[in-house]
Amino acid sequence: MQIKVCGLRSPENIEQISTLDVDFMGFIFFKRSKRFVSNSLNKNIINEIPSHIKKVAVFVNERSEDVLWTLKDYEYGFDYIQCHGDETPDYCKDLRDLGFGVIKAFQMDEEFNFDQLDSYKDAVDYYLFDTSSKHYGGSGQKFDWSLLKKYKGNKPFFLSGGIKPEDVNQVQNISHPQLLAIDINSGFENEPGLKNSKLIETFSEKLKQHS
Ligand SMILES: O=C(O)c1ccccc1N[C@@H]1O[C@H](COP(=O)(O)O)[C@@H](O)[C@H]1O
Repeated sequence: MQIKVCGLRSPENIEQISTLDVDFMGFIFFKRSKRFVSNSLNKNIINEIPSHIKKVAVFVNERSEDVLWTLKDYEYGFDYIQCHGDETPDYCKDLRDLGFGVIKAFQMDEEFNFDQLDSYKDAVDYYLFDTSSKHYGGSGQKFDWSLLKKYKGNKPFFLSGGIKPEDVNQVQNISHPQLLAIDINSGFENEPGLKNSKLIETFSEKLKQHS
């Protein structure tokens, strides 16, 4: 099982986390987030992250021109764009047709209709299932993971939303064939945007032991 650490900001913290066994790092470009990268992140920091760790730029309902300007500022050093709002299949497909990897987040609740994923299947690389919240992401809340049984598609997905260090055994026991990665964020922080490397190291070691 792979791990994505999302919502990093400071150069020292990014360097520290990049020494761990993690597979994706996410950076929030949503101004209303407590984890917005603002000016703390420059292109050298992104480009110095080892290439085996995939870099993900997270946006929420951003105009695609602004997404492209941001990516250009970072000399296209990101491997994936994570669309974490209400982006349409066409919006995602346009970015993918330009050559970017695309992860599309979906807000999960009891009402979620998995049939809607069909229209995204040729427009994105991965799905990401997060808990429904009015702030879009970073809610610290889990959704009912038994809903995952309803997902019968063949596109791999990230599991996200309120995952905490003590969830490691439960997460390991999810046997869904398309579960690619666990996306961790606020449950592993000393403060918003500052990740606790010890907690992530322990979680990663345990998660990867049997996978
Ligand atoms: O982290 C944020 O502040 C954020 C804001 C807006 C969109 C996405 C955001 N983060 C994503 O939300 C998931 C779930 O976070 P949490 O574990 O519930 O804190 C996270 O993995 C990010 O991909």
